[in-house]
Amino acid sequence: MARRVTAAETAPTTYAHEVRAAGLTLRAGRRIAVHELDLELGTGVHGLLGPNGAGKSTLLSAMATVLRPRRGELELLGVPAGSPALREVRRRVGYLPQEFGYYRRFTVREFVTYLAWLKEMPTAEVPGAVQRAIERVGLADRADDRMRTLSGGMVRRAGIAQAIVNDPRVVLLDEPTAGLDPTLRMRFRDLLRELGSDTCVVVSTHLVEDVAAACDSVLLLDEGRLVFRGAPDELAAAGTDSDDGDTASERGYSALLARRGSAA
Ligand SMILES: Nc1ncnc2c1ncn2[C@@H]1O[C@H](COP(=O)(O)OP(=O)(O)OP(=O)(O)O)[C@@H](O)[C@H]1O
Repeated sequence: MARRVTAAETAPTTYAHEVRAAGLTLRAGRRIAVHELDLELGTGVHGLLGPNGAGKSTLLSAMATVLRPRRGELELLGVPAGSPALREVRRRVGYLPQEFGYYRRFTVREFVTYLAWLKEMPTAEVPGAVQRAIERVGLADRADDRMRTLSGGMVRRAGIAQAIVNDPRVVLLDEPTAGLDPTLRMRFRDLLRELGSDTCVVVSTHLVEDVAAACDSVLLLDEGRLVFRGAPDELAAAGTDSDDGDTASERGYSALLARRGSAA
């Protein structure tokens, strides 16, 4: 089915990068979770890797305008964090948090529709956009089932559907493949590649192979600092046979973190 071109897509852009951070420092509770990050992200799929507690979710929540920067600059679609114009920006951002709430009695369609309304989509466009988003995540046959009857992986897919329902310019996905079976993970990689052709997609994951297969660039965070940025094949090239991992990308990931550990 042909996808409708949204007003956001045809609007003139006044920014060089969808996401820009300079000296960005973020706090999570009492901890500084992200330290002085400099980053520019444009169209494409950007994989965010890093050990537990590296600051991935904190960074994504700041990009989603949920968390305000402690210090430094963060711009989304050319609009600085803290600006009143962020309300408009939020309509053009899709966000799947690591954990999200929903009314268990809602059907999948009602859940995605509700989020489309929250994003202030034009009413006439909502039913079609909801149907397309549900189809893209492979949940069409469960669209009218209640959320409480879904498996964990299906709930995750409903979460991805709400993140993309408004054809956003920036899509932020925090561990979207957690709980997805291997077949669905491979389908999801196709969806990522499709989204990344005209959207800035940032996806956090522990599955190094998902990044190698579906991302244009890799960002590796460790203890709140960006320790590597490059193409997936550069990540793979960073490792040697003596590093931990079953694949070249996993060995590259281990090598970069080990090198940082030994330099500290
Ligand atoms: N609400 C909070 N209160 C206090 N500290 C927090 C809070 N949320 C996160 N942190 C801390 O901030 C740091 C970064 O956490 P964050 O959740 O961003 O990491 P992550 O890379 O997403 O980790 P994971 O891979 O485990 O999801 C960690 O040290 C974590 O303990």
